[in-house]
Amino acid sequence: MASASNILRSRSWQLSLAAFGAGTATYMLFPKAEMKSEKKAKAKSAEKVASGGEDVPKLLNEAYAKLNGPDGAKCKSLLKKYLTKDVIEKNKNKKTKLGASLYDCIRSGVYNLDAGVGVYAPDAESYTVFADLFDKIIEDYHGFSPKQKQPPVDLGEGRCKELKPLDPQGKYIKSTRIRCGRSLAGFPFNPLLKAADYETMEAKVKQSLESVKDKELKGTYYPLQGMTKETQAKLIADHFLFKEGDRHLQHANACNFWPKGRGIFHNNNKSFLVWVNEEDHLRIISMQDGSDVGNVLDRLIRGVKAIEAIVPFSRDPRLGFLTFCPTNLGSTVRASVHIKLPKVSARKDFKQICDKLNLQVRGIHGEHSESEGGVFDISNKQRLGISEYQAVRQMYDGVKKLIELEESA
Ligand SMILES: Nc1ncnc2c1ncn2[C@@H]1O[C@H](COP(=O)(O)OP(=O)(O)OP(=O)(O)O)[C@@H](O)[C@H]1O
Repeated sequence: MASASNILRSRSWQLSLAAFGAGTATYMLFPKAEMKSEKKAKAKSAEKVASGGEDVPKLLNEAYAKLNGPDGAKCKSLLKKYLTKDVIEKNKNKKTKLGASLYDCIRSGVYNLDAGVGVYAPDAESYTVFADLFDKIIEDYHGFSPKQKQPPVDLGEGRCKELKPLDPQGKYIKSTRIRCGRSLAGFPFNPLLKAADYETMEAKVKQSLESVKDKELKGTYYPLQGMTKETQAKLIADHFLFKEGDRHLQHANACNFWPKGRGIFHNNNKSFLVWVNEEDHLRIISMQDGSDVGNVLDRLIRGVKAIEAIVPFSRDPRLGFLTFCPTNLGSTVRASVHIKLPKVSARKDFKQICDKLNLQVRGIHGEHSESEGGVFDISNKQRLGISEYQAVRQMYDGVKKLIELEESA
């Protein structure tokens, strides 16, 4: 894993690379005193969401003042850009049926001024009740206007063979991964889930995953509760498991009752994995060494279909598959390669080249981490307004172009 000192040293660099992500820095980076106050803040805010007794208009005005005052001078989040006085005025007294306020949506971005986006939806209804804020952020991030609709599901069935290995000689690409997110119909997102919900959801998902018949996908569910720290650390270091202690998620109230109801399912060779109740209810992942995108996608499609045959997912007619973070809505697909491009990545305009190709660049251990040994995580940036297959193609075509640039440099 990247060391804390390296992470700190390259902080401004990481932030510019991950300008639009939700972020995954760890508590390792913070002094003890701050950790304590963060813990207190978390306990307090969890209580507040549950009780609903907070003075929302006051909190919203304080949030606005923080984002636009000296503390927020360097803040470049989409939250800061679109949380206007008018939005506050129109929404300060609104609540979803489950009790989420506008402040619950923005809490994380108010604490984490380095966030690229800074908002999360505590439940599906938040996307419509607080559309004044979410629609603007969604349009800015995905280029998806309020009049647009997510196209019908097209995972790319029958077309995986079109995606020939991107780097057959293995000169540049180390590994390929495609993930998507799914929410279980009938359950809100993390901040509004109760302890009993986590137990019900975990049991339901475990049962459905362990009944999958496909030989390649068959595997075991490992709950986080009871997992040794060594096993957990190894799974994280090997890129299979989510990290713990993400301050963006913590301040979004997404880590209540942790580690209850959280866990990972994987097949024997860890090429098909499912994360349970981390940021989203489910993250379905297919990955393998090398650059055979078609094979990775084919496995993902089989996995998604096997699970959805047993567990119903929630899908919105306009926004597609619903996720906690607005950057993941729609197709929810992030297709990525771990790739080394020594010449192109040394160029000053590397970030701009990737932007133009609609590619997102991250470090080797995911969001807010840095490149190690010149290896980057390069993926499609857009997820909403395009089909699942188009999202994979966005990465595929862009990375193909980057390899051409590398070879001609
Ligand atoms: N192509 C890849 N090969 C191997 N590991 C990968 C690849 N892409 C991502 N990973 C690993 O997957 C893990 C999760 O990454 P990360 O959290 O950035 O993305 P994510 O799962 O798409 O979720 P989010 O976008 O919500 O952060 C990290 O360990 C990362 O290194």
